Amino acid sequence: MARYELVKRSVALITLTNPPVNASSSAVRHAIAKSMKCALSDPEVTAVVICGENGSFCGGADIREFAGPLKGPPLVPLLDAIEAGEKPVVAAIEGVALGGGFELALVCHYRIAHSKARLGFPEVTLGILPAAGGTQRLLRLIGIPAAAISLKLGIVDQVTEQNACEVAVEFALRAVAKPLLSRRVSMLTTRCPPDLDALLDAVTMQVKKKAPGVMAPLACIQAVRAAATMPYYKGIKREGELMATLFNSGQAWALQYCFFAQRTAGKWTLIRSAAVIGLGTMGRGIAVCLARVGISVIAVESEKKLLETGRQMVIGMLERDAKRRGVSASLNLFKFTLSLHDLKDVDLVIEVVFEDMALKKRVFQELSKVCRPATLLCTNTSGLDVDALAGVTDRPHLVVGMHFFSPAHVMKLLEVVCGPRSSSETIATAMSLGKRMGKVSVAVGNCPGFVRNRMLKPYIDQATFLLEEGATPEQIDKALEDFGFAMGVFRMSDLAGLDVGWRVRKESGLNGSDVDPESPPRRRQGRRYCLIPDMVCEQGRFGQKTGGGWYMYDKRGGTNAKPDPLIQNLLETYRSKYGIQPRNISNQEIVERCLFALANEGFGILEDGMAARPEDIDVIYLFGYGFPRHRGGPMFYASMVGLERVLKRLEHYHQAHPDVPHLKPSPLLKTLVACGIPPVQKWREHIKTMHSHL
Ligand SMILES: CCCCCCCCCCCCC[C@H](O)CC(=O)SCCNC(=O)CCNC(=O)[C@H](O)C(C)(C)COP(=O)(O)OP(=O)(O)OC[C@H]1O[C@@H](n2cnc3c(N)ncnc32)[C@H](O)[C@@H]1OP(=O)(O)O
Repeated sequence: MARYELVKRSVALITLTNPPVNASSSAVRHAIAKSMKCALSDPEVTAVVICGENGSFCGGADIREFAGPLKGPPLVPLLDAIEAGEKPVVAAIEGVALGGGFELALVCHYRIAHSKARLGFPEVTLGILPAAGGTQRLLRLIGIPAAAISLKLGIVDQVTEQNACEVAVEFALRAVAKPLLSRRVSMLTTRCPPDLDALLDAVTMQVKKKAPGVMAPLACIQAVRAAATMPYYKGIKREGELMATLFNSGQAWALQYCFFAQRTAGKWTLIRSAAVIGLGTMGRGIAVCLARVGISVIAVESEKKLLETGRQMVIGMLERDAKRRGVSASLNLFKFTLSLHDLKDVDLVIEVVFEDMALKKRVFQELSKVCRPATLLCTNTSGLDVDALAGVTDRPHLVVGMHFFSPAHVMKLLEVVCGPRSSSETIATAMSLGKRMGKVSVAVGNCPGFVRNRMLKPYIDQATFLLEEGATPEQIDKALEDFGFAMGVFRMSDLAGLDVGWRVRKESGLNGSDVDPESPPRRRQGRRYCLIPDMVCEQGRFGQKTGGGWYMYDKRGGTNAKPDPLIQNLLETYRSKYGIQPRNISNQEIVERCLFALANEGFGILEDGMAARPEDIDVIYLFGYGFPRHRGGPMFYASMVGLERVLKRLEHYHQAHPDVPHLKPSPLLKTLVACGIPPVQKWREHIKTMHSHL
């Protein structure tokens, strides 16, 4: 709810993190109190900057909390303590500083605001008044009456067009040695006009005429009078008394109801209830995502034991999630069942069973029979044909892919997979549901692996070919981590689990009993194939969850990856079995082969019309694979390297490995180079085929 970090060695940066507007909920107040305590007691810290995440300082008190018993640290003493502190505190204001957010800014010793920031007290529109010292401090700062813009009034100390937080940090460093007394707004005296009574009487008359019977503006005028005529400690007491009268009034309840009603009315909610079939890791995460936004969920499993395990896990996740967000767990939204017949009335179903087409088809056939005709049927398949599933239902236009990424309640990406028969309304509903769940939703076409996994294949293939040729998992991972990935390809695969890919390879005839016995060694379906990943899985090594994969871990579920002599041994045996002479491989070759193959597939995806634009692919990789943000995503990275160079290197590598089609430069890449290398934003203009929905 607030992040605490030390910047420039001596400035404590406190960032409020309560989306969407960083309202000061009880959890946020608690986090501010804790962070301030840290900052004031740490001798390294000489100044403090308070800012808000995602371009919004603070939208005020959390209005939703007004409906229940008040919890958490009260705002007034918290703010008084910030003002009284002996280290300079600077507010870095971007977006909004409203109500309690503005009051927080007013207790800071300095205020830096972005030129587009909005500061103010909208409390009267909620039937209350600024009751954390706002009425008392603002008037001490700007006097009565006041008009004109913030800087002229002296509300803010600096207006900036730059990042307000960075400017505030520099400002804070300069403020360190300066005296704080005159910066404590509550210590100032309110500048009053000589005819204060007449002025306030006139305003009262105006208010009564304009808003007859409305209490809050009149209470505000009384608070202004207190600020003008009383010392701060008496003024704040008066402000509190006025608030106490307003707070529980019918007017305040009505106005706050209107605030939320207005926002609720703007929401076109198609999905009120949903079902999740399969309570494995993915299913549980998806169920939590749905409940988190108030959708009631029927969770289905095939066996009693699995259902009970799933139920306990979901409840645990919901409770932890609710605790973290300072809300109560929405357990009442859940029903757990073994019967698909319980799904007859739901608005949407998300199937999350094993990645097995025959099983999924059986589920979709059954859903067609039990669900009402308007129910949307979604699959979380990570790459199977969505249209093949649509084909076994009585409503192919209502079938769509909703491809979440593990862990689903954490990962931001959602691929909405548009089958050729999915209707626009179905796709729009899935996209808007994704947005409602806080996901970054990207519409993609229905091709094997969709976008993320289709691109991942050449990336992982290159990594495994490099293993064959002489590299080790740790060398490849290190090169990719040095490039900027938080985890290299093998550590990432161990985290995700190796068995899913193994099952997909079996399903597509690359491994197992369907393999053509005539295929030459290390070749499948006419191209190079590395058997090492299958051999690792055959030993029951599925990654972190089994305590071993490409690395060894101290226990099942362990995260501390150590190089495993068993894997080294396997690699050596493999190379000697197939007569491969290992060679030294440079980090440059690792990065180029993995990342250029990745981008090359991206060009192929664009060309096939399976993604609408390169930006979509980059967003998928930023949010769905942890591509280093400072590299911009695989397509942007290719453009930064220079498409001509990418093309040349791919040609070089393809010449060296002609049995690897993924290294053959895509025609779109060649076209873009031939037509003068347009910027990423213009690539779309050179694509001939476009999926009708993208
Ligand atoms: C005996 C009894 C004693 C009683 C004493 C009681 C003492 C109580 C404590 C006193 C302390 C007082 C502190 C303070 O003075 C009081 C306040 O701060 S009241 C809040 C003041 N702030 C506001 O009024 C701002 C309201 N919000 C807005 O105007 C707009 O939302 C915005 C911030 C300008 C953003 O606008 P948009 O970008 O258009 O977005 P939306 O309006 O759609 O909002 C997005 C989303 O955010 C939710 N939201 C916004 N503000 C708040 C908020 N302050 N609290 C909770 N939620 C907020 C909004 O509802 C939307 O969510 P959705 O409804 O869509 O889920």
